[in-house]
Amino acid sequence: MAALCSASSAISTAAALGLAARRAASALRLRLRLRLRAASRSYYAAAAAAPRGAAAAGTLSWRARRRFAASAASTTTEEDEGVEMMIPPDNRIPATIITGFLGSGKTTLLNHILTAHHGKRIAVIENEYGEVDIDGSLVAAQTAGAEDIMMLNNGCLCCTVRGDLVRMIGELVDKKKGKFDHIIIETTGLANPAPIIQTFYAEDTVFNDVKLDGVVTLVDAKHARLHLDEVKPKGIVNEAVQQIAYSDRIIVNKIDLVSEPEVSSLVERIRSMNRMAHLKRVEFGKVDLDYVLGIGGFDLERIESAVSEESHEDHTEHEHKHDHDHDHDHEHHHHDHHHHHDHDHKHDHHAHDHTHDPGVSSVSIVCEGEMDLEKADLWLGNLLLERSEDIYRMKGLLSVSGMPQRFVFQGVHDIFQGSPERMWEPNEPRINKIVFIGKNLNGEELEKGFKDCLLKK
Ligand SMILES: Nc1nc2c(ncn2[C@@H]2O[C@H](COP(=O)(O)OP(=O)(O)OP(=O)(O)O)[C@@H](O)[C@H]2O)c(=O)[nH]1
Repeated sequence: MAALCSASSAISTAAALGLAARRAASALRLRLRLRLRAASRSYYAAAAAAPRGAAAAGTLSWRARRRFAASAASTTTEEDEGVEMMIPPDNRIPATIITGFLGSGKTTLLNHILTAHHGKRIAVIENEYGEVDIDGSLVAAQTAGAEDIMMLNNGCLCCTVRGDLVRMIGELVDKKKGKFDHIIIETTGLANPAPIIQTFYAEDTVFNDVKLDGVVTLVDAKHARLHLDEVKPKGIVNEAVQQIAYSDRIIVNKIDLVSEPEVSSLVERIRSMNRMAHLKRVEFGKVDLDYVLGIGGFDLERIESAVSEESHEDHTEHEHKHDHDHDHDHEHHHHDHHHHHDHDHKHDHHAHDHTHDPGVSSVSIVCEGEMDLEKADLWLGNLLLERSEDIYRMKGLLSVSGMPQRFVFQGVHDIFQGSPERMWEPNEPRINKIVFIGKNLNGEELEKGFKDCLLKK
């Protein structure tokens, strides 16, 4: 079972639904209005959010804010008390956002995807700023592979045409359901992905039929540095930074145009901003299709690989063995360049990357032990209430006291999705992991807050 809510009562929303965790969460459950739809065994979670600052002052005054239908994504099987709960397959149509700065290679990648033999029927939504005709280079691809190409050309997806995106997805679903397997949305180079991502959660018409599969970001190896360095006026986001920060898959493209040390230093910089995403260095967008389609970047079942540092490093190592043997060493040691703190247990640490970019960094924390549900819920809830604007994405895996399953969650700003997942194995170490990507993150403070939620022995 999974639940989707905004801001506070994050863990308890989901945990309160769990039979095993009911007792522990009973007090916190009161904050939420949960509706069980018996027929489909799916849940609505009506989340309540405190006004900014209220939580900090300790005066939790709640107001209903938003309601998400979590039916398609988060039904559960719950046969008997004590029986393992599972997150069942999500049959909604997956959608991939391709983003990247102007000229970084988005259309090149799209053509590569559309002309490849993957057997998938793909509908494309193109967001061309001010242009009327379909991008010439896409025409060939249209005949080759795209089931449908729709143009959004009245402005930038992230600001002016979100309503159009919702309408187009609605049209695709209404008229062509069953005729395509995947939606690809190519944004303009100047798009901030955040509002586009939020559309998939905030709009019921989209959420019920389409699930966000992932954000793929193209980075121009030659020009990215310029864009990342650009200082924007106060209140204006640097789109190049945002596109990296929200990404699940980063494709450093055009490596034929720069030297290897230049690529490596760019990669290091990207890593400091986003440790969760997988990264590849390529020419002309040539990646395996399973690297960009079907990645489950927002799936709770795949949280483990995103928060697992070993697999992250292994992944990079693997890639570099295949693609770039020469710089494997540097990449592999990247993790150690950052501020690791000495701790008495090998599992307990946080890594906080200090970055040149306007306050955007990743913080990952790993610690062993069992979480006190009430404390963790309060901490995470308050954190999101106070800092959700700055917390772009987060993913985590918790060992909650009294819960026989691992608790997995992911969030984008104040949207939070969490669920008990598989059972802990009898001898499995009870490890808690959390990764944040955001602005002005204080690694020490986050680590302290997280560890304070551990059950004291
Ligand atoms: N040398 C080199 N050129 C590339 C590579 N990838 C793409 N290009 C070229 O870069 C130019 C821009 O590529 P596009 O795919 O149109 O980039 P885009 O991100 O869609 O561009 P906009 O839609 O303008 O934002 C094209 O001329 C591509 O052929 C690469 O790896 N190396």
